[in-house]
Amino acid sequence: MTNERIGVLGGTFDPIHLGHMVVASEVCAALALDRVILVPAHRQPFKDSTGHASPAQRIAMCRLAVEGDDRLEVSDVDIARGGLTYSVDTLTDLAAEHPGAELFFIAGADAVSRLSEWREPARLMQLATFVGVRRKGSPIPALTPPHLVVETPEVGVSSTEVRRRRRTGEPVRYLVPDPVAAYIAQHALYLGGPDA
Ligand SMILES: Nc1ncnc2c1ncn2[C@@H]1O[C@H](COP(=O)(O)OP(=O)(O)OP(=O)(O)O)[C@@H](O)[C@H]1O
Ligand SMILES: O=C(O)c1ccc[n+]([C@@H]2O[C@H](COP(=O)([O-])O)[C@@H](O)[C@H]2O)c1
Repeated sequence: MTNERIGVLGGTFDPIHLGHMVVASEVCAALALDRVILVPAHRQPFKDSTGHASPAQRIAMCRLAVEGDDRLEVSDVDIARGGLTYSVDTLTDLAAEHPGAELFFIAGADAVSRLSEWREPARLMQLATFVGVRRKGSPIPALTPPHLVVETPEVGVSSTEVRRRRRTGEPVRYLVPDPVAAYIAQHALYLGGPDA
């Protein structure tokens, strides 16, 4: 049993970018969390991710991004489970892995606004405190206590924008961590194909 306070940042991370890094770091500090676990989804139920990076490539980029920051780590629970990723399963698995820990599920305004459509929202809210963060272009809905909104610097980067830049040949440097930019270049990711 531990009294650890653990943040959980679920996402598609296709690819991970500086918006994710700032949110993880800022919420970690603001809520005095012991660590934040990034959890790449196998397949997000609301997204069609065919044609982008593979689950193995997305988790590899997350691992590169957290290297050197002891507060951040990456879990493969969702990718290892496979299928569609429901956060109720993510949190159940992480609670079993970290008995006694208090979990905080971190989500951007766009994700929070659709929370009522997620699988088993009531149970979800019992498994973790939800932490909403603002995101450019998305108003943040009110979260009922004990769920929280944490103010962080707004970083106007999205994975969609990173992928768009790759298709048009614009730079992604400084929008993603340097080792992630190198990985994207080395694996020739996001150069063509569909996007939403
Ligand atoms: N720039 C950002 N500022 C705040 N929150 C963010 C930002 N980018 C992503 N998030 C949040 O991080 C989580 C994971 O995001 P995700 O991996 O889907 O990235 P994304 O940039 O939204 O991707 P895409 O553009 O492909 O939809 C979500 O809760 C999302 O709201
Ligand atoms: O549990 C659900 O029903 C559910 C529905 C949509 C999204 N989620 C989770 O929300 C997190 C952020 O999603 P996204 O679209 O920003 O990648 C990610 O961990 C998803 O698995 C979860």
